[in-house]
Amino acid sequence: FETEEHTLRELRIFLREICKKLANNRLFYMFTKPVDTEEVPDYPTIIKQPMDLETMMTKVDFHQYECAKDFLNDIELIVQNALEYNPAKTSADKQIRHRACSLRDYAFTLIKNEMDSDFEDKCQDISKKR
Ligand SMILES: COC(=O)[C@H](Cc1ccco1)c1ccncc1
Repeated sequence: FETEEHTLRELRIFLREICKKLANNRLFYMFTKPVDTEEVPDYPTIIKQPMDLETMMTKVDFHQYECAKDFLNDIELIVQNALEYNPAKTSADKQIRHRACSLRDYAFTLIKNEMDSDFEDKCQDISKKR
């Protein structure tokens, strides 16, 4: 329905803005591109569903998010992958786990502060009936 397409178009514009803000934050550089399986050959043996912010930007453009909740599910995937692949007590692993938790809090807070909750409800209604 035409107005539904207008709603989803507005969602894509909003999600690109969120994605850009997260990807442009130097704290989150390690989450901006897929982990390089040449550099880290055991990564795909441990992480079965890789995710990163550049991939998420492409998913926005390919209309693969119908509501902000779906977008936040992929943020959570980035976070869980980082916690699972970097579990050690070392300061390097502790730092990336801390960054992953910061990414989650930034993303959820940005969306909560900048998104009208009625708009998200409308997107979720469209998504459920499709
Ligand atoms: C999401 O990024 C990661 O999980 C990689 C894993 C990794 C380990 C060695 C090379 O890369 C990472 C990158 C930067 N700093 C810590 C870990």
